[in-house]
Amino acid sequence: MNNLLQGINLYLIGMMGAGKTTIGRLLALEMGYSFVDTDEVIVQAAGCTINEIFAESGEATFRRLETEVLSQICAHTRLSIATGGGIVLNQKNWSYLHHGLIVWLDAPVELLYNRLAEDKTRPLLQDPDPKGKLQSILEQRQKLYAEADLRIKLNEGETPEQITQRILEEIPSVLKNPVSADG
Ligand SMILES: Nc1ncnc2c1ncn2[C@@H]1O[C@H](COP(=O)(O)OP(=O)(O)O)[C@@H](O)[C@H]1O
Ligand SMILES: O=C(O)C1=C[C@@H](OP(=O)(O)O)[C@@H](O)[C@H](O)C1
Ligand SMILES: [Mg+2]
Repeated sequence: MNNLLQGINLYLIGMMGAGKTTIGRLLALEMGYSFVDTDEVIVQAAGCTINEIFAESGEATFRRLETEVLSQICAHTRLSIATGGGIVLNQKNWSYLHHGLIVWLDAPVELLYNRLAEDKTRPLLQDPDPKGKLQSILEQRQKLYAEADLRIKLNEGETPEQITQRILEEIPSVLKNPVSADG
């Protein structure tokens, strides 16, 4: 699997709770890539949590940090990158994402809600109606996520390992210059 993408970065996009962080880490292991999570880099750089950034500086500041972090990450190669769910909102981010292969983890709202109902780390979901909020965010972003190179539809009950294998199997079908079996 080490030569699957010939060094180009893999970017995971999709809604909160779709599993970008979980699957991104597994994909890195399988491909012999390093793993980077844009949210983790932001938290390290800012020295505070995402909740604190949203509460103290606002979403616009978070989005600026996100773009700055992405611009630095994309200068590197051999990375599996888990993005934050809102990375697709800023048009400028797409110029960075398109340096690599973009994979959309496409999960239904019900599945996202089941995973995140008790979660306190996503400021956008600290809402009296988190399921309704997920639905409206997905409606806003659906067309943007659909700009990905590869769409992976997720089903309830599929393990991270199974999803990772499915992504690895589907990647060759969207590569412009696929690597041949012997090299
Ligand atoms: N395939 C899966 N099956 C069950 N739980 C999962 C799966 N993928 C992720 N999770 C869980 O769902 C939650 C959100 O996953 P995470 O990787 O943080 O998503 P994202 O980075 O897209 O927001 C975590 O608690 C994670 O352990
Ligand atoms: O969808 C969003 O706007 C966000 C998703 C989060 O990341 P995950 O998608 O990894 O949960 C994080 O970047 C922030 O809370 C905003
Ligand atoms: Mg994440």
